[in-house]
Amino acid sequence: MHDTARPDPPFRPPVATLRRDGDAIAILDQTLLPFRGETRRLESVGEVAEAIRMMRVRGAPLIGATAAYGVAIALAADGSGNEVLDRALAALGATRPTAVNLQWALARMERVLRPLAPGSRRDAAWREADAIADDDAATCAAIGRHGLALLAGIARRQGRVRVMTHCNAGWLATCGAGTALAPVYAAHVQGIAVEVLVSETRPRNQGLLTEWELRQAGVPHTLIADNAAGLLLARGEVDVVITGADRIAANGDTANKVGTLLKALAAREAGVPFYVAAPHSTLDFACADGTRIPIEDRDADELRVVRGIGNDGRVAELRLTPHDAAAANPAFDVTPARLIAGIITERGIAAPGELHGLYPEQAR
Ligand SMILES: CSC[C@@H](O)[C@@H](O)C(=O)COP(=O)(O)O
Repeated sequence: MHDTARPDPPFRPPVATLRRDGDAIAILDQTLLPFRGETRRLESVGEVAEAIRMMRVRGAPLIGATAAYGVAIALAADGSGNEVLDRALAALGATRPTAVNLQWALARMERVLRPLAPGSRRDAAWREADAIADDDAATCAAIGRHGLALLAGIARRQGRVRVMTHCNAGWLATCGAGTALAPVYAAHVQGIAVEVLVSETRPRNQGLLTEWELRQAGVPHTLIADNAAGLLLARGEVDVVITGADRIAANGDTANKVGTLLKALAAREAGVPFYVAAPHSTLDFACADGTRIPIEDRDADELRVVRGIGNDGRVAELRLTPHDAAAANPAFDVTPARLIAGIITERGIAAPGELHGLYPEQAR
């Protein structure tokens, strides 16, 4: 049953998170999930920037791929001169600060497009954006294979594996099978008894997206309140914690959705290994350590107001506090490298301080 050498059946998300649609893109609007799965067509760079800022598309790798298409849309709509290119790169680059995949994708687009004559930029932009999306899908599959070996090892010893995760780092966050969830899907397909503890991830509740994904895939899972994680880890009800990442500094310090650090601390106290799963586009070797990672502060109304579905089946908002209740909403935190057992990448699993060895070309 635990045959990690068996080739993966191709992972097919039930719906595309992102696809080209003529000179536009179609995204799955994640602000309506898990209640409604609606596609939204984005036809201008302004609409793409809005979709990223408002988290209609979200998750570090998916944000990067979407921004790349945003550049292609700008060049198709407004002409391919330097001014249009500069404006598109600036508008998209200003949408969200923490996930480095956004800057990585824009830099890759610029590297390819800048040297070209304006007349040949348009097609090249679509080709490069497609390549970024395709590479991300392949990268997710490889992360899945490497993480599978880890989960299979645990399951061989004890017959099953209980994974805790935070936020959403599944197919909704990428163009493929996901990062943290890719090993889970790979294990499930191989018949390994894998169960996932899913923390709801206040305030934007991305854990509910994870719950929705896992339910669709038939992977056994349990939703928990964020604050229950420490208890479950201390009680020995978790074998391994795996989260995604939004930026990994040169020393291995890792930014991820706020609440990740508390899980890493509780995991260390309980003796449970804490892993991060991430592609090369999340590595930022130019950033020496976690103190240099910009942390996004989002609108405090994300705490004051909850979204849900009313009895009439409509998405509804419910105010939890008076509108002027003092609130702060840092959206990410940084887990120090010393709390991380390993980083699961598409090239293998490395200790956080040893990523340079796996990615020498990025370390230069
Ligand atoms: C696969 S991206 C890393 C995730 O774990 C995560 O932090 C994330 O989904 C990013 O958050 P979001 O703010 O929803 O874009």
